[in-house]
Amino acid sequence: MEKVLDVENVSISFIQYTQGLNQRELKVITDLTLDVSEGEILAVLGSSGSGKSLLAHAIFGILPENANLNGKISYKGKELSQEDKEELRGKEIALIPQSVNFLDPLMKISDQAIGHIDSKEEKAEKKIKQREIFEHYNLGPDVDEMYPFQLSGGMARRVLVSTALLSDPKLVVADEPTPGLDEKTVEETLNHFRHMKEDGVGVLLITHDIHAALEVADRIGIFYSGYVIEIAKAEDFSGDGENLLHPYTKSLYKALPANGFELVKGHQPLHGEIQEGCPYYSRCEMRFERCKNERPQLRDMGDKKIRCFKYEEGE
Ligand SMILES: Nc1ncnc2c1ncn2[C@@H]1O[C@H](COP(=O)(O)OP(=O)(O)OP(=O)(O)O)[C@@H](O)[C@H]1O
Ligand code: NI
Repeated sequence: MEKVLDVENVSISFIQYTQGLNQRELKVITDLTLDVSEGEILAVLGSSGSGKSLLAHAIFGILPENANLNGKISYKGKELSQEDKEELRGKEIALIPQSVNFLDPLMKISDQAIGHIDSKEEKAEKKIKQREIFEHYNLGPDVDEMYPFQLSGGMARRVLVSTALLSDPKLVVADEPTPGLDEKTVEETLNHFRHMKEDGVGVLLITHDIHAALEVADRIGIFYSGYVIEIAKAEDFSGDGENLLHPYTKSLYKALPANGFELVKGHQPLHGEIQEGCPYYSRCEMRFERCKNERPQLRDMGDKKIRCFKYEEGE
């Protein structure tokens, strides 16, 4: 299967001005590596404020002005420049944004889904397609004429999903698509992703909902303190979790209600708090001397990835 997204060693940081002219770098994402293939759902699981939306925005070239982006983002093997991102977005690469605020409040739903098209014939064709997809997502013709404020939460999510699919994307990045939705709407939303996968679309599902991730994803990337610490297979989250590698991933799994809420003590270091060493050092039960001062790299282990010295040869 061809890779539709390759994120290699991406870091995102902000310059913060402290007292006077003093500045410091706030690193939100460090050295992030992941990939998504055609017909695959990769979930990225991270807590609130961990940089999930920034990752999505980096892929689309819509980071805030004051953000520094380093590393490489490729689509189908070709590294994307800012111009490439602008060219591809809303076409081969589609974003399902976290917030309904991405919709233009002053524009009718159908008009913004279709976007600006000069040619009359093309516009008419697109309109037919828009109606088909909207219909498929249970959005009747009356919705076309509505403004965003008239939509219910569930309808708004469906508008965002159908608008993303209108351009036949090969890669869909969904930023936190399920929070605040009732169970039925969550299930519906997850089904949309299953259908995209069947159609060969690669999906990057960004979420803090581990249940949603486990229900649809093929692989799951775990964020900790701005680092990806493991990319596991969804099926590894089963049994005693014995196939999970990183101690943090194991503890996350154990904390699932079905496994009796065994939470790990401590907190995730905030951005920029970790000076050196492993970001999980202070909480880790398996740590050894080396972990204190040296930072493990994300390494391939079969078809998984792990950032932990325990899994390095000779340890
Ligand atoms: N324009 C900005 N200037 C400075 N710092 C920023 C800016 N935008 C984001 N940040 C920092 O980046 C962090 C991550 O933001 P982001 O929105 O990506 O988090 P998230 O994982 O999507 O959170 P949530 O789960 O709440 O959506 C924020 O906590 C904030 O500290
Ligand atoms: Ni977010």
